[in-house]
Amino acid sequence: MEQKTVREKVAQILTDIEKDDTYLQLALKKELDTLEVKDKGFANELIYGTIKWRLRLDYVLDQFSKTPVKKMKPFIRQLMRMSVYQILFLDKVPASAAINEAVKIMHKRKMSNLSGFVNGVLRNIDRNKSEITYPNLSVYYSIPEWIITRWMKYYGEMETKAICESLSQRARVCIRINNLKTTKDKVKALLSEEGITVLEEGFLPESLYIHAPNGIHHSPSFKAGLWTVQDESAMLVGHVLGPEKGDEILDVCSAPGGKTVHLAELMQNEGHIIGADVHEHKIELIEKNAKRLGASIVEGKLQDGMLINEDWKEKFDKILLDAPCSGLGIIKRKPDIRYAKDETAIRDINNIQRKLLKNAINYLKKDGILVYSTCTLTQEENQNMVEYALSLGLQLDAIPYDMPACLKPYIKDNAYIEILPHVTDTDGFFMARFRK
Ligand SMILES: C[S@@+](CC[C@H](N)C(=O)[O-])C[C@H]1O[C@@H](n2cnc3c(N)ncnc32)[C@H](O)[C@@H]1O
Repeated sequence: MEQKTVREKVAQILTDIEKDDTYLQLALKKELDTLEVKDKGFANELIYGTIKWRLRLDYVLDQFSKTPVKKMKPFIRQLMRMSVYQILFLDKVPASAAINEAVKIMHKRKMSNLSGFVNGVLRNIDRNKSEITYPNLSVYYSIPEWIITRWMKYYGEMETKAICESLSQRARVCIRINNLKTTKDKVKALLSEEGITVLEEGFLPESLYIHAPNGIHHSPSFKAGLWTVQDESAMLVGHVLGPEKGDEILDVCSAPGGKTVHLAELMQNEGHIIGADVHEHKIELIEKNAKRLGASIVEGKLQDGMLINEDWKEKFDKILLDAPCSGLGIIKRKPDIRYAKDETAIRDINNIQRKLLKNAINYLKKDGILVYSTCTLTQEENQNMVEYALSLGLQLDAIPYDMPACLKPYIKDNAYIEILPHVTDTDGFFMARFRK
């Protein structure tokens, strides 16, 4: 039997993902493992790019095809999207290669009768691509209309454009140096020996931006727990909580433990941290992370943050509530998130956030500190949660960390901040600090 080419495999993966959203991670892992290393990068690029730019790709296809994208057969729809993605976005792939491959796949899949249609539409798009104009920001940035409408209302047009532009870029790869085991200088030297390029310093003392080739998780310095991958905004959450040696800390929504272990590093591994999560299989992830990084004060614990644990009442000096959220601040890393949520999902997730916050307050000692954070950009999940926390009797508390200059104008009441992705070229984040 003739082997499937990378493009044919990708079109099939995209078709499967469209049938079942939850398939994305699974499909990628299983199917990509069957590819040779040299093809994996290209396959990833095609899959993520086609998903990310879907709204724009569909708009362009609808301008040039008599059959609307919605009415195309699922496999052809994905093949067309994937091919237009190559034509519009991939400079290194000649459009003719993308088009010829698409036509070949049509013949191979016994759909020769439609190969003329595929060829004609794609060639026409290629010929006219510089003339295409887009009707609105939603289509141009491929971000659903309801999200753009919200952002325009809250941030105004200029800031919304800047947010969209930033979220459309490729995410930089930031690593956190593990001060429990090493120093930044030593890691820099090791990375260079391992062939990993260091690009630039971040604004935090523990952060470093690198060029990440495939498989950085196999590098000896990673395996030895000398560093971990974490967005720099996410690192700021730890500094806003400001843990101290000897603190008793609860991380209510801990998995996979990125911030939990960072707290242990900031505490020089002295004190105690419970890293809780509602999903049993994720507790293992927290523990595995803590073990690799040598954070021995971290204890993984299965606990639904919405249900009361009597043993924890007034027990903790500090609590981190890094709540499950709509994730709109991280769509450059997870391109499918933008389509997975809608207004109803925001309401539902906000109900959970409120329950988690209300419950967490029970666990805080008097005068204890609670930090609430999300990686999203919606008012309900961010600014309105500050009002809610105050209504529950918490008080705002001054952020103890000297924030980078570019972020200072965004700090409100000294106590909370929304990090817009374009300001720091990081993920979008929200963090608020309260005292009981
Ligand atoms: C934003 S993620 C946390 C990321 C984590 N803090 C880190 O930095 O690695 C939210 C987490 O909340 C967990 N979660 C969702 N509902 C929960 C609940 N009711 N109680 C506890 N954890 C919950 C999810 O399993 C998920 O791991």
